Order: sequence, then structure tokens, then C-alpha cells
Amino acid sequence: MKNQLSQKNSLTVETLDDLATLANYSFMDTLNADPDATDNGADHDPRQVFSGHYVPVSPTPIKDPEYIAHSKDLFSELGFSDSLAQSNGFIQMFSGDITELPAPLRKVGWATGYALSIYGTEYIQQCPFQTGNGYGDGRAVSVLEADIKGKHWEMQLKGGGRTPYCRGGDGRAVLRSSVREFLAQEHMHALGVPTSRSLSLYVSKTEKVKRPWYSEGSRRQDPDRMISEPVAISTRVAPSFLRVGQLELFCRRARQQAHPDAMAELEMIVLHLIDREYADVIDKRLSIVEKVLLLATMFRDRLTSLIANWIRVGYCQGNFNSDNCAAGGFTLDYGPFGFCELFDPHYQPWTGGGQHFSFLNQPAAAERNFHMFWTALRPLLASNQVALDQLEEIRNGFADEMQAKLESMWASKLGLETFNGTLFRELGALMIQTPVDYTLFFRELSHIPDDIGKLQISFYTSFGSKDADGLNQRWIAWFDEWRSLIDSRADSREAISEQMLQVNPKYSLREWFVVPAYQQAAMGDYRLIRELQTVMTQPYAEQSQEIEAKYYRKKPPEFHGLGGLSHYSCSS
Ligand SMILES: Nc1ncnc2c1ncn2[C@@H]1O[C@H](COP(=O)(O)OP(=O)(O)OP(=O)(O)O)[C@@H](O)[C@H]1O
Ligand SMILES: [Mg+2]
Repeated sequence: MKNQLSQKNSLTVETLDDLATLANYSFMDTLNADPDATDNGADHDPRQVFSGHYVPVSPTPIKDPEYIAHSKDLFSELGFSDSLAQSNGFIQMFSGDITELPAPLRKVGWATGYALSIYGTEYIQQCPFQTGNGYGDGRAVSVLEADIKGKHWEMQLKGGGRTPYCRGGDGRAVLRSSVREFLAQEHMHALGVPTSRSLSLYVSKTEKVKRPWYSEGSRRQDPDRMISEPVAISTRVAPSFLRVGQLELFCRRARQQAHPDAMAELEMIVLHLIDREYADVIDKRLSIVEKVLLLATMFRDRLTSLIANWIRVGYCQGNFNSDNCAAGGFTLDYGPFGFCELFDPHYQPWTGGGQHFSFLNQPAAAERNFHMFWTALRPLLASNQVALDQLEEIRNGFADEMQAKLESMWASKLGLETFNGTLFRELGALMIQTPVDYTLFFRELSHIPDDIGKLQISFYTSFGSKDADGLNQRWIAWFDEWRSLIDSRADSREAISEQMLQVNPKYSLREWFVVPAYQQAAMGDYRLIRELQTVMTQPYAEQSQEIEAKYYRKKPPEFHGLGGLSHYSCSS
């Protein structure tokens, strides 16, 4: 061991022995294990899990793992030396083999059950047993919790093999979806949007699985063939992976009195959530009632901020079910996501997602998830009508808080001190009628040009030719009005521009940048992934002219409507 325990906070993690000194498995140590599970986690077949907060599971390593990438930013934040990512022990652990870890690192991981609500309606149909007891982490296996530099982190393998919740799935994630998630998480973090983080990405040199996918050039909604893809494991990191759906599962069981400890298990998971995600804002000494009320207030605050941030950067989650909604209020599950290019309020890249999860409907979808969160907390206050009324008030205040956050976000994108509804609505109408690139438009606007001509680079159609419908005139009038509002501000134009450049990114992770990166990676060439990592983790920086020419671009016309690039049905 190169470092001493007493130096924990300044520890540089160079080996697994160093990592071992930081381990603190709070989930396994404070919550209930499934009483029917084997301790060694060797049980991988789908089955019902009736009680307990987690199932001990050993991950299934991918065969012949090869290093693709790690997040240098996260490594540096955690004090991990870069060389660790390519060391044998680390590769072994984070490609799913935890059988040889030095103590106190554990040789068994854990998977959790959760319930599913879609847009505020409870479902059990997705559970193979039609009870809800077989739904949860089907291919995500947590392998470590650690206290690092004053923060608590959980590390979870995605694609780490089958768990009792795998529902007949193979427990794997393919290279394509792993590359997408790996890049997007760190991009979102750099955009200033709360998110789970990417630690590492390893691919198997020999193991492949089949997934439905699109033929080259297909414009169909759904994939038209099965393809064989390499499997990969990406490791994601967050203070916890507790989801709204998880609280719901325990609430449903308490409601149905499914077993004698159901109510106690609900309370335990809620208190655990507070410990893991809200310890800095919810005092341990408060009563349970006070804790629950504060939790609801804080989650509402985080969730509304998160959604405003998503819209600010053009992010569409695509499948914002309660089981994809982190109870800590950050972005989770980068499968069905996409970044809006051509502005469309109904933008939805995932063909299975439906309009209710489309780009500008995300505030409404979030409110449904918040409603399910509220529903899950209610049993804990059942005997206290005053507290229930207070909780209801918090629930009912969601829409106003969401609206306030959205208005302040739009004002900041436009460089204004206060939201101007008339100006905003006219811009929305114009952006729907004139095809505009969302990222480029706001970035160009951030330079506060003197005439509207400078914004043309963001338009997908040419501006200034015919103006039969008076659209050009309306754009000019809108621009003049906006400029006069900017000019009436006390701050200098430079200062306003500076602020706008901080909220309107220059680079966003467009799908057509990612497609060649995962295609080349499947042939063993990882350079494009690493280039995207560099570019997309500094999305507000101008970067070089070469990078600008390559990545500050509208979507080429030939890519519009292409299956697997403009839309996709398989995110796993
Ligand atoms: N290949 C697979 N094998 C087993 N289970 C799977 C597989 N793909 C998805 N699942 C499970 O199906 C459910 C819904 O899938 P979804 O695409 O939301 O999840 P995901 O992308 O795997 O998960 P996460 O939300 O953990 O990022 C999840 O519970 C997930 O674990
Ligand atoms: Mg999911």
C-alpha cells in the first residue's frame, strides 16, 4: 500500500490496494439484502425478488477486455492516477471480474429492484411475472462505494451481465450504446448539467451479442435486421443510483402490505436516499416528518433546475420514466437520448418514447415523475394530516417553480435580465416556421451581432430570398426588438455577451459525430472517441479553427431522417 489511511483525503489512487482503503459499502451495510439470494451472488437467472433493497450479484466479466478510454476529468477529481485505467487489476475489476480484489474490496456486487411508472401511470406489465417483483437493474451491477476526497461515490458497471432482474435479456450493453453513454455523461457534466459520470470504458475483443439495427441508409422507423455487436462495459459513477422508481417499488409494497417489513423498508430507503444525496441540506437530527418535507422541497428544486438545464443545452432524455429519473436530481440513463439540432419542440430521437417525452414536454414529464415521488413519500406521513397537507402544497407548487426556472433560463439564453414573454413567444413561433439549428442559433446570438445576417449560419434554409409569407420581416422585427432590449441594459455589450457564451454552448454531441466514432471503435480504432472526448468536454470553449470547421456544424441534409442517426429504437 503506497499511501496511509490517515492521508485519505490527499490520497493518489495508483493501485487497487489504494482504492481498497477508501471503500465504504453503505448500500449493502445499511439496507436489507434479498433474503432468498445466495451470498456469493452467483444467481443470475430471472426470478421474483419479494423483499429487501438489493440482491447480491457477481458481475459476469466480458471476455478479453481491451481499454478504450477513461475520463481524465473524473480521474483527476477522484485523485486516480491516469495509468490506473490501463493497469491489469483495474481493467479486470471494471470489465466485470471482481473475484480477485484485495480486501476490504468485496467479491460480490449488487443490483436493485425498482418499479416503473410511465408519465405518471403505474405499470407492472414490463415485469415478466406481472407482479413488479422481477423488474430492476437487469444489466447494471454496482461494485463499489467509496469515500473519496470528502465525497461519497458509487461505481456501477453497465452491461455487467445478467441479474435476477434481467427479464430474459443478456445483461450486456453493446459497444455502440456504451460509447454513447460514456461520451454523453462527461459532455453533460462539462455543460454544467448534473449527471452521473463516466469512469471507464472497456470492450471485449471476442464477445459479441445480437441487437436489432438499421441497414445502411435505412429511413425506416424501426430496425430492419439483427446485427452482431461487440459487448462493452462502461462504469458510471454517482453519489447513488437511487431512482424515483425505487421509492415507488417500496411504496407499492407498503400500500399492498406485501410483507410485514414493507413499511419499514420504505422508510429505510427514503432515509438512505437522504443520507446519500441530501446529507448536506437535510440535518440528521430532524424528525422523519421534517426530513420528508425537506426532501420533497429539495428534490423539487433539483428536478426543476435539471429540466431547465436540459432545455438550455438542447438535451432530450427520450424516455423519462420514473425508473430513469434519479432521486438525487441528476441525469441518468443515456440510452434513448439525443441533442436537438434542428429546433423542434416535439423533438424525440427515440422511436419508443412518444411525444410525452419529447424535448419541450420534459417539464410536464418531470412533473409526472415528481408526482410519483410524492406518492411514494405519502405513506410515511399517513398519520399526520398537517404534514400531508404541507407535502401536497409542495407537490402543487411544482408547475410554478418549473415555470420560473424555465423563464429565467430563457432570459439567460437571450442575454436578458428578465423574461420577456412576447419576445420569447415570437421567437418560438419563428423558430418553428424557419428551420433553425438550436445550438448554432443561440451561440451566434451570444456574440450580439449588429445585424441578423450573422445568424444565418444557423438557418437550414436560406434567408433573404423570397419573403412571400413575411417571415423575413418578422425575423428582422424580432431581432431589432431583441437588440433594443440588450442595448437598454446597464451592462456593457461585452459583459452580456460573455454571460451568454457561458450558457449557450458552442459544441453539442450530435449523433452523427458519435456514429463514426463507435463504428471505427468496432474496428479497433479508438482515436475518434478520444477526439470527441476532448472536444465535448470543453463545449463552451471556442477551440481551434480545425475543430470549429469539423464540429461547429449543422446537420448535413443527407443525414436527416436516417435510422440509427436521426432516430433509433434500440438503446441497449
Ligand atoms: N440487455 C439487457 N439485459 C438485461 N436487462 C436489460 C437489458 N437492457 C435493458 N435491460 C433492463 O431493462 C430495463 C429498461 O431498460 P432501459 O433501457 O431503461 O435501461 P438501461 O439503459 O439498461 O438502464 P439504466 O436506466 O440503468 O441506465 C432496465 O431495468 C434495464 O436494466
Ligand atoms: Mg433505464
